[in-house]
Amino acid sequence: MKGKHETESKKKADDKGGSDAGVFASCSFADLGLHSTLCQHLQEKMGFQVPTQIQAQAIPVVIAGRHVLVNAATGTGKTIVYLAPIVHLLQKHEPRIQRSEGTFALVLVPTRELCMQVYGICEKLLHRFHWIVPGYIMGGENRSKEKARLRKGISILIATPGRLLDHLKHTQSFMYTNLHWIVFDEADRILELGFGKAVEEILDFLGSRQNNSVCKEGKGGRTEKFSRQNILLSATLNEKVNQLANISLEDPVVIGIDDKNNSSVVPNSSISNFASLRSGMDGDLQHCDTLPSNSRDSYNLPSQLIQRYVKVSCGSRLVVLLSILKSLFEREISQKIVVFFSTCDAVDFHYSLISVFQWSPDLQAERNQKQPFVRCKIFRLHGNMEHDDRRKVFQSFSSEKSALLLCTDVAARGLDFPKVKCIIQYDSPGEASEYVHRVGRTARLGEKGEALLFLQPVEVDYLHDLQLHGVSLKEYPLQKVLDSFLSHGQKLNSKKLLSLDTHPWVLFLQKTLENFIGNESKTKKLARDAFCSWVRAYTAHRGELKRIFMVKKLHLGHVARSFGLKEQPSLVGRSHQIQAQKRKRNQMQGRSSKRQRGLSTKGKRLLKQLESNVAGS
Ligand SMILES: Nc1ncnc2c1ncn2[C@@H]1O[C@H](COP(=O)(O)OP(=O)(O)OP(=O)(O)O)[C@@H](O)[C@H]1O
Repeated sequence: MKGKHETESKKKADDKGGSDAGVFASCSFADLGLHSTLCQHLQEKMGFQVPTQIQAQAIPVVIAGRHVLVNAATGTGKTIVYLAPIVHLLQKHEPRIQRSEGTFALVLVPTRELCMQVYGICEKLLHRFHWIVPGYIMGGENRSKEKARLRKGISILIATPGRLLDHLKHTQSFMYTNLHWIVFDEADRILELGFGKAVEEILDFLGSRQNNSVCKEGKGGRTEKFSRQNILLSATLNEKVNQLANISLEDPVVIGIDDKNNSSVVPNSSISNFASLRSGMDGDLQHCDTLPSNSRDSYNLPSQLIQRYVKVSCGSRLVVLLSILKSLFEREISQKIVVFFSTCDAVDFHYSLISVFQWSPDLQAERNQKQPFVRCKIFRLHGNMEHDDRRKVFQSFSSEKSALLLCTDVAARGLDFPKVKCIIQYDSPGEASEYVHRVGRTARLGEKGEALLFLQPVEVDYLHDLQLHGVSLKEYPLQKVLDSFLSHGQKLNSKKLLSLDTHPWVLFLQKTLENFIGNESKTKKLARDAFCSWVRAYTAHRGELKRIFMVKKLHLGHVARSFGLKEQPSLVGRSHQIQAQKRKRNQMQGRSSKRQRGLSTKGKRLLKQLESNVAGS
């Protein structure tokens, strides 16, 4: 949960040789106008000695009641930017606010995990202000219990958009006439997940479209003019956020956007009105043709983050992933690593494989001398898991000192797992903004961190795409890592290698994996499913990315090898099954993400082509 590495922030900064000198501000929380009890609590109980730069810039603006758009790098403390002023303003309300007065502040977040995380911080902040009640509502939770909590009253409500809309429509006792703040945390992701329409409906329900100040009577006989204050936050912005800003923010102050590019955390106060947000919009999030900001803007990544890529041919991907993980956990037993995959099936397969795959370093050894290939605690997290399992994994991985998390992009946004050392993007992220959020799970708040991106030789143009956004990566010394698994004699031979695919270690491990998977029916089934959904996800790359991730160039036999399969499974039939499952899931969730929305016509054609190749072979 957020706040786990909330200790001695400033001291830590100094100890690290000032690597995060640019992260913290030189003022105190009290200087920002926050109530002394809150400041004391932030310092003594949460370990926040001084505000971060973005907090120092934004908190006074939020306290002043302005609408705000905050764009700052991942892990710079954006949650406190809105929670601290809201708590400050609510606690000083006279007479004290009552539970029966309903919701005063609403925080919208894209995922359930983020919902729980923000709720956790809010609970901590409210420790000394027991009369202000925090609460959350989100997909997967029991509706009746939520209704009961809403009936009693929740002062600060954290919610995912779908479930919030549900309660706005169906829970009569949900009181929001005193609503003063609406916060969109990870605003761009909320919209990317297809919640645009829901967000519009929510704004309409709450009467909170631009210029919609509302005059109302509270239950306690309080009649006040509340002009709503809306706050949008994200580490990356896009045209849809601009649209949302345009319809929800009134005369906003923009923090963290510099004039030349959209990079964040501007050292000196650069608070200004963001005129471009207000140009030529029709207010419909579903129809955004105008892009006021340049989509090639640079993203601001933590300067201490080491970013590398590893170029691996398709057939050797699995061997290389396992070898790198083995090497990382052998180099440092106690560390946390997150690996991103493109599909839930791929997560399940790799989770199962790494959990059960054993080997014997001494080839002559008996079976009972085998040991786990990668020695670490392992977790998985994706959207197809049961709600309770997701919650447990989120909490357990947060509190572990050493573990491996395999996940989809459900964990890419906003999650603050303490002390993650390395992010591996085994399947490429798609949009550059997605790259930024994934790597943002490490190197938070000035801490050290590493990121490694897997690319096939035919995909290296993606590096150019990232470079256009100001992100540049160095090559990972793969041969050195692979050589480290060889005996001395083999090492000498491997110097002459032209291709990594013929590296003795790669050949050995690939064969071992194929034999292992071939004999494990459960893992083999998972491998086949993962193969099919991986090909499908690859086909679903959109826009310019289709030029880089070309389905035509995929060799399905090599893809099968990357799932440890000796033979290539048939895609026929399976793709229909997957489509039906996804449709059902999306119907149930009432939404669809970019990738889940299905394939473009061209994508469908390519998949068909691939399928008929398989059928014909
Ligand atoms: N002033 C502070 N001093 C020390 N730690 C802080 C301070 N403010 C926030 N933190 C801690 O910094 C970490 C990152 O904060 P937070 O998750 O709010 O960042 P973020 O900018 O929202 O990141 P992302 O863009 O990834 O969502 C958290 O662990 C939080 O507890």
